Amino acid sequence: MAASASSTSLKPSTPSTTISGLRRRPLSTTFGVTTLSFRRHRDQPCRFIVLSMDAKPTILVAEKLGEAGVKLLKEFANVDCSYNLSPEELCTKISLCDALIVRSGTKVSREVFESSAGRLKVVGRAGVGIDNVDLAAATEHGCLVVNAPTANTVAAAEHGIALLTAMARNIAQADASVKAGKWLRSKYVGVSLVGKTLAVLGFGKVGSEVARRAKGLGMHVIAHDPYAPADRARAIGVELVSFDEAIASADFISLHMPLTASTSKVLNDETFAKMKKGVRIVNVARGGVIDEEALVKALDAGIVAQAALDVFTVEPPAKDSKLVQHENVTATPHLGASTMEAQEGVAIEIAEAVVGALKGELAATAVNAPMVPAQVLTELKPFVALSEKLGRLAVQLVAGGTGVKTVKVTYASARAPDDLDTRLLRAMITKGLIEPISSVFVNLVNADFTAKQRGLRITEERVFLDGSPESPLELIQVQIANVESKFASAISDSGEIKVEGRVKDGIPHLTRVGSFEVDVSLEGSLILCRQVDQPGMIGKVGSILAEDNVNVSFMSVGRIAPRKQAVMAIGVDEEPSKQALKKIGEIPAVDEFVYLKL
Ligand SMILES: NC(=O)C1=CN([C@@H]2O[C@H](COP(=O)(O)OP(=O)(O)OC[C@H]3O[C@@H](n4cnc5c(N)ncnc54)[C@H](O)[C@@H]3O)[C@@H](O)[C@H]2O)C=CC1
Ligand SMILES: O=C(O)C(=O)COP(=O)(O)O
Repeated sequence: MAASASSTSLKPSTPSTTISGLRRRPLSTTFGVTTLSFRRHRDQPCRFIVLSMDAKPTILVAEKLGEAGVKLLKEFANVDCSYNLSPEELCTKISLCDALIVRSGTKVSREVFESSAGRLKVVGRAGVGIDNVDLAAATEHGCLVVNAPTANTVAAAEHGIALLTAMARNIAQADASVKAGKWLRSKYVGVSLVGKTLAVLGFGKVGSEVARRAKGLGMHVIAHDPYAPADRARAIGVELVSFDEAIASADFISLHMPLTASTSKVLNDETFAKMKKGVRIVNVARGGVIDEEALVKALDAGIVAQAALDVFTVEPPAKDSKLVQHENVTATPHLGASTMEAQEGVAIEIAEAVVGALKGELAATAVNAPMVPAQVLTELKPFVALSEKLGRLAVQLVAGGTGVKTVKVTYASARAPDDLDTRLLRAMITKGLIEPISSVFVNLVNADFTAKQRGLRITEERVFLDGSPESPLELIQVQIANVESKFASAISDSGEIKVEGRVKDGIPHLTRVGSFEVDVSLEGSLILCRQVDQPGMIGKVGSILAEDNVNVSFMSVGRIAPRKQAVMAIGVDEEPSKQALKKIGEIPAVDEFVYLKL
């Protein structure tokens, strides 16, 4: 790489990991693909072209959505509001839809993605919990999933508090008995909340709002959440404790974690046995976090005095459900998010996210794709284009095109290595590497998955290179190992196919092929031609292309030494005819050439 940096001075070596004066920094690896840790900026939207659409898209709204959201959708798309579809009807309809919006009542299963046959680009979950969407299937199908994570937080927290207080004072049971003509004052003596310990399990958005409100009621609040920042808890006056400590010391437990494989049935026979006798439980999270049979047993045994439940493993629960019918259970039909205000907010939040995604913006609420803050994206945009083009060039240089398994990407930057988020770049290199040799559509959502599935291992390395810290990157290099090239000059001294590019005046340029420096803007397509350096070569190739009515946009010659081997890179606006390419190959001084589509 040092040889190519003619206009750039390299910083002096640093210990152990220095090659050619470049500071190398291998990254951690997941999925056979090297990844960077990333900082998530949820409140900052970002734009990124992942989806494009020519005709007006069609959006299926499969559950009741606030009017304001539907209005926003209609300004941009054909909107089909069809509620209560059977799974079969959903699968039939979905093949005609570009986006689907659901709440918690619709299962967006693998069959839905398969039935969409690639047309479904976005699933919008008008709410928080995405346990009803098969995220793995969405990702495999390159379908973006977005949710509306903030607009119903307060509604869910208020419902949690409503259930807590209603349960403590037997409001629902007492109301039913008064309406039945009874006046049972001694039967419905309740318990006080003040001074009692409330354990909040899941100290996220809803959990912390519940905690804040419970503090206002004079409760002692503790919380368990393995991922919650201690300073957030401290700011609200909540102590973060272990799971066992939380459930053992609580008078009341309120559940606010998502339903995942690790939270499924966290309250079960074993954990109920560790609780204080007479504990009271509120669940506005998901039914599946409680083993419902175990809860019925715990209620019967008096371990759990009361439960107030908004959510159930199966919704709606069976009419004769022992849990719902239990006299110490207060039940609501999944009403946590159901306030006028929350539904209006959720509808707008999800409509904006879905429309944005269909327009090619990556919503800040993407669930299965990386999010990048807007200002980072603006900076990276030309490098995103460069990345895809380098990937496309590199793979087209492989003889046969297939068998690409090991790719190394080097990012050289004058900035501190930690400042560079390479996820977009890696995704676009992956897209460039895979799309020319397959029918797979690769985007930011499915890039890592697709690479892994094809056994493509991409390792990344960031190196420090003196240059302008104004720019996030100086150059990107893509190397493919263990393959033969149809253009032998693309093989570097170390035996890999190597292409390297920079961004100049906002335009991606190819600046190195194998050991040869070139400089050609990556627009249109490209002819690479190795020849013996001699006068008149540019003219000869140029006139063959001119005869073929092919416009040359850029030309550059990189050579080892005057009159020795040289590589000519020619940017062309149109695809040359086979005859023109044959004529170029027949020029006596031309040793080899290749035509590459960008
Ligand atoms: N009943 C309703 O209508 C509503 C229900 N919900 C449910 O509430 C859940 C929480 O919503 P938000 O607070 O907005 O989500 P959030 O993502 O802000 O908070 C979830 C918290 O749970 C924590 N968590 C994850 N695994 C855990 C574990 N094993 N033990 C303890 N904590 C764990 C996470 O670290 C996170 O802090 C949603 O996933 C959804 O299922 C949300 C809104 C309305
Ligand atoms: O946002 C959530 O996670 C909820 O549970 C709300 O569900 P809903 O949109 O009311 O079906």
